[in-house]
Formats: sequence, C-alpha cells, structure tokens
Amino acid sequence: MSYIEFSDVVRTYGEGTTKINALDGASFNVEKGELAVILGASGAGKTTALNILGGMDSATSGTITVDGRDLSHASENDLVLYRRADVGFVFQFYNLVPNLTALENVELATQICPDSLDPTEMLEKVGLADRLGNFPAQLSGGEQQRVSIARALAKNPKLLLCDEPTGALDYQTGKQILQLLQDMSRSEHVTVVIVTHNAALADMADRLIRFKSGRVTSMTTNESPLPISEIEW
Ligand SMILES: Nc1ncnc2c1ncn2[C@@H]1O[C@H](COP(=O)(O)OP(=O)(O)OP(=O)(O)O)[C@@H](O)[C@H]1O
Repeated sequence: MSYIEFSDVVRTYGEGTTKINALDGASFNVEKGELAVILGASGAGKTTALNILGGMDSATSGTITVDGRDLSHASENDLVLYRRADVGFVFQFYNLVPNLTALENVELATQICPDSLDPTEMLEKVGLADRLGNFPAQLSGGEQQRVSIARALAKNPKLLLCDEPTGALDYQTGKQILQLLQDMSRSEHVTVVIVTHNAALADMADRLIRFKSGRVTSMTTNESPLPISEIEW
C-alpha cells in the first residue's frame, strides 16, 4: 500500500444545472518521502484534490488513505486531529497573522501540535535566523513564504501540502522557495505534494501527476529529479 492512495475520487459541487464535478474519478498514489508535483490547467481539480488530502474537504465518493488512515470514512474529530498533527500547509498567499512576529507566527502553529519542533530552529533552517522579531509587513514576499514553510514544518508533519507556493513571488524568489521545499523534503524526510500550473516544475519531482478535467491523465516517476537551479522557465 502506498503512503497516499487516492482512488477513484469524485467531488461534486452544486446541484441540478449548476452541478460540477471538480474531481471526476481521480486516482493517484504517492510513496513516503517523495516530492510529488500535481500539474494541470486552471480548473483541473488540483486544489480540490489537495484540500481533500489535507482533510479540509471531503469526497463525494471514492477512497483516500494517508499512511493507512482512511480519510474518506474519518469522523470530524479524527480530521481535526489529522489536520493538526499530520499535515502542514503552504498556500500561495502566506496567511501569516499580521500582528505577530515571524517567531510568534510559527509558535502559534506549534501550540496545537503534540510533536512540534523548535520554532526558532525551524526559522533558522529556512534562512531567517536574523528575522525572528520582524512582523510580516517588514518581510519580503519570499521571506514571508519562508516563515509559512517554517510554520508548516514546525508541526513536524508527515505530509506537506503546497498550493501554488510560488504563485505570488518573482522568478528568482520563487526558485529559492522551490529549492527550499526540495531540500526540506530530502533532509526532513517529509512527503511533499506541490500543486502548480507551471509545467517547468515537472523536472523537480520524484513523481509527476497530471490532472485534466477532474481526472488524472498520467502519472510518472523520475529517478533523477533536477535541482531547481537547473530548471528554467
Ligand atoms: N466550493 C466550490 N463550489 C463550487 N465549485 C467549485 C468549488 N471549488 C471548486 N469548484 C470548481 O471545481 C473546479 C475545479 O476547481 P479547483 O480549484 O480544484 O481547480 P484547480 O485545478 O486548482 O484550478 P486553479 O489552478 O485555477 O486553482 C472548477 O471548475 C471550480 O470552479
């Protein structure tokens, strides 16, 4: 059994004439410790899949298991614990609390986790040792995204879910953030799933999953993914 098993998942929104299948029988799997990239055009269902994997949304039908845990039949209480302890999230817009410092933003997340890591150490790992006391408004977009990655990783998650993590960043800063995510997946042995519409990111992935119209059109593994510095777009 794979670490992530996403099997024949349908997610329907709306009813009657407004009914839409955001996912329409999507199936894929990811092994433990892999960095997987989910690639697809706007509206392909990528974010819906990520939200279901993160326990923030539920499938209309199909089964989803993560590390042997069946999310499709989990109680709301189980999903709360899963979101708190097992999953780290990185979003396009960093969602930091504006009146808390970088350190306090990371500390806040660790307070609801049983096995959290040291917030200061995590901020050091993402290269922000000298910015612990800064508020989000005093940090660049790339630095704010680093804080959000430190916040996600400080939970000591088994799974890191990233939705267009470089969508709001310039080219060079975006590359640095992707390098950080690739490095973290290697050094912290965390399973990482990145959702993007940027086809160039295909080469950085251990596993590439292509989405189209709510379905997976291909899934390939890559024995030698490229470091981000060697990828141009
Ligand atoms: N809560 C919702 N209610 C109604 N429709 C929704 C909802 N969430 C998503 N959809 C629809 O489902 C489809 C898939 O959306 P989703 O956000 O998963 O795609 P995506 O591949 O992540 O796109 P993007 O790259 O633009 O974010 C879209 O047509 C979207 O409008």
